[in-house]
This record gives sequence, structure tokens and C-alpha cells, in this order.
Amino acid sequence: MIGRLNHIAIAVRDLGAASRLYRETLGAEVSAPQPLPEHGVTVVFITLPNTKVELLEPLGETSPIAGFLDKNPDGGIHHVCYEVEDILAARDRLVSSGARVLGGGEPKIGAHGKPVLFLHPKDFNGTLIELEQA
Ligand SMILES: CC[C@@H](C(=O)O)C(=O)SCCNC(=O)CCNC(=O)[C@H](O)C(C)(C)COP(=O)(O)OP(=O)(O)OC[C@H]1O[C@@H](n2cnc3c(N)ncnc32)[C@H](O)[C@@H]1OP(=O)(O)O
Ligand SMILES: [Co+2]
Repeated sequence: MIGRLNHIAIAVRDLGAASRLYRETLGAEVSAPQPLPEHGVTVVFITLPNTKVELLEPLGETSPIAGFLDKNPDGGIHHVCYEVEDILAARDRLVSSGARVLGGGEPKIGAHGKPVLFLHPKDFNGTLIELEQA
């Protein structure tokens, strides 16, 4: 069901500092910051030859990454994003297998303008999974 690795996301406290680290120290191509109030984060994407890295900074009072940064004050790998052909079919299959689909199971439009869903990390080896429709 899952296809390509779309991105790996890293939660950070300071998006400007993290962007500079990737651009200047690691020599990567870093996009402009994109505030996504509906998701409670501001993101940049780092384009690599085979995938992307998403840097996430909290946005607003109820950011879903606030608790993660409280537990990991230096930041850290927050989620992996896999592509699926049909996100509703993927959701239904996961729900019938007993996995917890977050946010009530209704896809939201993600950073790439495509529908996304999140799966509870406790059901997937301690790793938060994002699914993005290809
Ligand atoms: C920009 C849009 C989009 C894109 O297109 O790319 C994005 O990527 S947006 C990214 C941010 N959005 C989300 O993360 C949405 C989904 N997340 C959530 O609903 C919540 O963050 C969560 C996963 C339900 C966690 O909620 P929280 O309140 O922070 O923590 P809990 O106390 O409920 O956590 C329970 C348990 O799970 C562990 N945990 C939490 N987050 C992670 C994580 N990212 N990776 C691994 N484990 C995680 C947490 O530590 C708790 O464990 P215990 O301490 O053992 O109880
Ligand atoms: Co993501």
C-alpha cells in the first residue's frame, strides 16, 4: 500500500537557525518558510536527490509538535511521510486493521497541496507516520 518516502520531518525550536545549518553547513537547498496555521506549524523543505527533509517549527498556542519539543528540547525526528495512491482506501484498510488514524480520520490538505493523514506512533513502532496521497 505505501509507496515512495515523501519526506522525513524534524521538529526544531528555531526554524531560521535550522535552515542556516542545512543551507550553510550542509550545503543543502532550503525553501522559504511556509506558515501552515491549520497544522500549527511553519515548515521549510530541503530538497535532496532522493527525498525531502521537512523542518517544522511550532506555530500558535496549540501546535501538535509542542509536546514533542518539550520532551526533546534539542529537536528531533518527528515523523516519516509515505505516499499512497488512494488515501481514503488506505485509511479504511488501516482502520479495519485496528490502527488509530489521528484527527478523526478525515484527510487535511498538507504542505504540498495534497490530502494527508497521520497514524498514531504507538501503533507503528514508536514512529508517527504521515500518509500523503501521491
Ligand atoms: C505541514 C503539514 C504536514 C505536511 O504536509 O507535511 C505536516 O507534516 S504537519 C506536522 C505536525 N502535525 C502532526 O504531527 C499531526 C499529528 N500529530 C498529532 O496528532 C499529535 O502530535 C500526536 C502524535 C497524537 C501526539 O500528541 P501529543 O499531545 O504531543 O502527545 P501525547 O502525549 O498524546 O503522546 C502520546 C505518546 O506518543 C508519543 N509521541 C508523541 N509524538 C510522537 C512522535 N512525533 N514520534 C514518536 N512518538 C511520539 C509521546 O511521547 C507519548 O508517549 P509516552 O510518553 O510513552 O506516553
Ligand atoms: Co510532514
